Amino acid sequence: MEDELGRKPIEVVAAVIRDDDGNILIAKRPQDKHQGGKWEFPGGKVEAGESRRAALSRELFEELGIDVGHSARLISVYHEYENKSIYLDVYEITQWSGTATGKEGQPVQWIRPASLNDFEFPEANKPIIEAAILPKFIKILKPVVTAESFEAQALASLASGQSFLMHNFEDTELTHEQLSWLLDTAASRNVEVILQSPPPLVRHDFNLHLSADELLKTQVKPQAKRVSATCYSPGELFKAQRLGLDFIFIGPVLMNSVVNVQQALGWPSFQSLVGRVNIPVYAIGGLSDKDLELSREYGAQGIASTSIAD
Ligand SMILES: Nc1nc2c([nH]c(=O)n2[C@H]2C[C@H](O)[C@@H](COP(=O)(O)OP(=O)(O)OP(=O)(O)O)O2)c(=O)[nH]1
Ligand SMILES: [Mg+2]
Repeated sequence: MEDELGRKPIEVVAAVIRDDDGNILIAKRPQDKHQGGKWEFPGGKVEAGESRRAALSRELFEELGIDVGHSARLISVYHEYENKSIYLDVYEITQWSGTATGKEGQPVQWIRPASLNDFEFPEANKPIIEAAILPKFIKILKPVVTAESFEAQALASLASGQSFLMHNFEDTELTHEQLSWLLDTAASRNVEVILQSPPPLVRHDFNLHLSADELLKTQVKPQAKRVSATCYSPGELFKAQRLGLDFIFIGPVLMNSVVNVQQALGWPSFQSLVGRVNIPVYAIGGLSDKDLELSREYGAQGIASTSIAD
C-alpha cells in the first residue's frame, strides 16, 4: 500500500492495555517527536524483518518495562499526515507481567475508557479510541412480536448482561412513549440500545443502525449518539466511511443471508473488506461468541449476533 506520493507507510504497532478493572493505559508523547505533546497508546515502529507482535513486545518492554502475555488484534488504521503516512496496527492486551511505568520519562496514566475523549490524541487515533470504547459483543435481539409484550421482552433483554443490544422494531408499532421508556430504562442500567428503523423521535440519545439499503439512500449522517450500518461490498464500506459512521457490521461471514440472498463472504474476503476502511468492524452472519478470537485475527473488533450467550 502506498500513499498519494508513492511513499510506503511507516508500520507502527500500538497497544490498548486494559487492567482487571477495565482501565486503559495512555502515555504522553515527548514534545520533540512527531505528534509530540499528545497522548498515545504505547508502541512504536516495526523494525526491518521483525513481526508485528515481536515489535509490540519489544516496544512495550522498552517504553513501559512490561512483558506482554496474550494479545488480540483490535483495529488497524491507515492515516496520512502532512509529512508522512502510517499504518497503525493496534492490539488489545489484558495479560502482562511487571508494573507499567514510563521508562523513557514519559507521563503515563490509567483512565476509564469513556474518558479517552477528554485527552488530545493524534488525528489517526479517532477510530482506535472508538474501538477501545466499544464492546466485543453486540447482542441482536429477536424481533419483538407484539407491542403488548414489548415491556416484558425489553426488561428480559436488558437483563441479559450485555452492554450493547440491538432491537429491530420494524414490524412492531411502538409508541414514542414506549421507545422513550426503553431508552431511559436502558440508560439507568448502563445498557446502550441500538435501534434499527425507529420512527422519527424527538430525542437523539440512542444509537441508530442502517441497513445496507438505507445506507445507500443516506446523504448526511443522521442525528444519533452513534450511527452504524451493515455493509457487504466495498462501495457500501466507502459510503459508510464518507458519512463518518462510527462502526459497521460486515457480513454475512459464514451463513448465506436469506433476507438479501447474499452468499457468505468467508473469512478471507471479510478480512480484505475490513482492510479497506478505518472504522471498527463487527462480523455478522452465522457467528456466535465462540468465534470472537478468530474474528479478531481477521480484523474484526467483535461479533454482532443473536447467539451471544447471556
Ligand atoms: N506509538 C504510537 N504512535 C502513534 C499513535 N498514533 C499515531 O499517530 N502515532 C504515530 C506517531 C509516530 O509518527 C508513529 C509512531 O512512532 P513512535 O514515535 O512511537 O516510534 P518509536 O517508539 O519506534 O520511536 P522512535 O524510534 O521514532 O524514537 O505513529 C499512537 O497511539 N501510538
Ligand atoms: Mg513509541
